[in-house]
Amino acid sequence: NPLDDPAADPFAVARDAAARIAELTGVERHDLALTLGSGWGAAAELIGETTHTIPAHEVPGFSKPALEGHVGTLRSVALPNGRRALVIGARTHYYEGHGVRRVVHSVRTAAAAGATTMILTNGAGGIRETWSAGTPVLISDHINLTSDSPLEGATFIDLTDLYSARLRALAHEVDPTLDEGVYVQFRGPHYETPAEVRMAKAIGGDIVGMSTALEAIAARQAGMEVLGMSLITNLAAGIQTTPLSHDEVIEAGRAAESRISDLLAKIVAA
Ligand SMILES: Nc1nc2[nH]c(I)nc2c(=O)[nH]1
Repeated sequence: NPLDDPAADPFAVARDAAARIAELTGVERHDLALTLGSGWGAAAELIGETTHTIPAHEVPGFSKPALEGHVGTLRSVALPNGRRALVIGARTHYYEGHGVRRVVHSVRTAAAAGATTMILTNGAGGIRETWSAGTPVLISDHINLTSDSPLEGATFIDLTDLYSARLRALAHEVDPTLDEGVYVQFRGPHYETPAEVRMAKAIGGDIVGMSTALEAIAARQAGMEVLGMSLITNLAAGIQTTPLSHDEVIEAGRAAESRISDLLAKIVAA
């Protein structure tokens, strides 16, 4: 992977990736991009017509996903309002240990492809007891506990309003019942201990996950407007008093799929 060379310019690799996507799809410019996290996969079909599906490893800087048989894809989707969306189904997680450049490459590629809006979705643990499994939550801000950053050198980027108040207001118009919360990115891949969940709560967190914060910072560096949404698939460790069954989590995610996909389709069409 070209990004594994420390001397590589990550922005040049992103430009190469965007050029390859344009070549493979015949679409010169994608207006917005979505990264679909666990539970959000069905949304791509609902937001518009997928005209091209590219195996991600055919695009510079993307790699074969860690999970065998789980081919990461990039999709070009024609939206009803005439705009084009790039749907990224090939997220690299920080815990894979390939470095932060690989984690944020998809965002930089989307920006190089012309996208001015970045929608980041994920599956996450909830700290608020009122959020049952399957609840979608808007991300209002984040706490980055990775001790890392996609920014290199003296690039001081303002992160005020990183999770666009305008896009959150638009999401609220679509679904006024949506809650908001502060997302805490842990390095993972282990889940938090109950003590770490209590710490996350004490420092102002509402959601715990292993993605999104680093991608959002890179999106802001690229000048994109960001909307982040978490699907609460489980209550974080120690919050749920009864043992959580994996089947319940899967079932909750599936039950929520149509609601969150419909929500995303309406937000994208707005
Ligand atoms: N850190 C963290 N990440 C998650 N992803 C999912 I799905 N659930 C969790 C969780 O409880 N904690």
